[in-house]
Amino acid sequence: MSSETLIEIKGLNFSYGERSILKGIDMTMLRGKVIAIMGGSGSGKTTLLRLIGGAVRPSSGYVKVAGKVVHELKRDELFQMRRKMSMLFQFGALFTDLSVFDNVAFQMREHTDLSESMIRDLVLMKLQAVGLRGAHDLMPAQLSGGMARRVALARSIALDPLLIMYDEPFTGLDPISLTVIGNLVRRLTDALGMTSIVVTHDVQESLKIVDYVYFIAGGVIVAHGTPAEVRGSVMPFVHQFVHGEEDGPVSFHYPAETYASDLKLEGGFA
Ligand SMILES: Nc1ncnc2c1ncn2[C@@H]1O[C@H](COP(=O)(O)OP(=O)(O)OP(=O)(O)O)[C@@H](O)[C@H]1O
Repeated sequence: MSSETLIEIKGLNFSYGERSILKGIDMTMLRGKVIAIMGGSGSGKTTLLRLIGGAVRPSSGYVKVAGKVVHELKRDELFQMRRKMSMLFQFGALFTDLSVFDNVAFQMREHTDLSESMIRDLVLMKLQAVGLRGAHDLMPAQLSGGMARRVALARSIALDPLLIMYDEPFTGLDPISLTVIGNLVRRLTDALGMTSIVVTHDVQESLKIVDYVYFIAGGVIVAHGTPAEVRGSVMPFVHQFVHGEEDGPVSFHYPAETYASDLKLEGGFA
């Protein structure tokens, strides 16, 4: 089971209008694994998650999830597949007017016919898994940032997904909460036999918990490997990331006109 492929991506191309974002991406992600996707700002990481979730269509190539080509699914099939995927954004966006309990129960009530007593048991189980069973009566405003992130995590596993995609799960957390969230991602993936994809800039934290890393730059995969391979890599790009250097193959600057021409210093003054 654990060496089964959950996601297969082949020759994936994607453009926003004329602007090519992903250029021939190939990836294989196995069940039960935690995979990190790293790359500079604007390199197309979030776009890749949206392609996996079927929110946008590739220009060519495909994403297969559990053996099915996502962009070929009919509307109701896509809907069903999305139920098996969870997408967790930076701030988790809890419903502010619902308690912790009701936030986690929300999708169970929406999408299943489970009785309230069954839902209660399941919600408490999910909250127990993130260490917050005791906080079930609190409102989101009463939670710390790290706790809110854990409730969002409990909510994202409410329907026992096959896949969770985390977009920048570590952003804005203090070092302790960051380790807590990282360890939870690992433990939940193992305990529930899910696959987790983590888009992150936090190299050090993610190398501690992931099985495999892909680096994206300029719309292509420029490096990939296990955390040990990544740490030992002498590739300038990987080195820049692992050692947090500001400039290198990944440029600090968004492509721009020369400064001089932007400031109209070229070609004389009118
Ligand atoms: N709806 C859109 N229409 C046009 N261009 C878009 C749209 N969404 C994103 N882009 C562009 O596509 C590129 C890739 O964006 P994406 O959000 O996938 O990058 P990212 O790697 O997740 O970046 P970051 O790490 O900064 O979040 C960016 O240059 C962005 O400006």
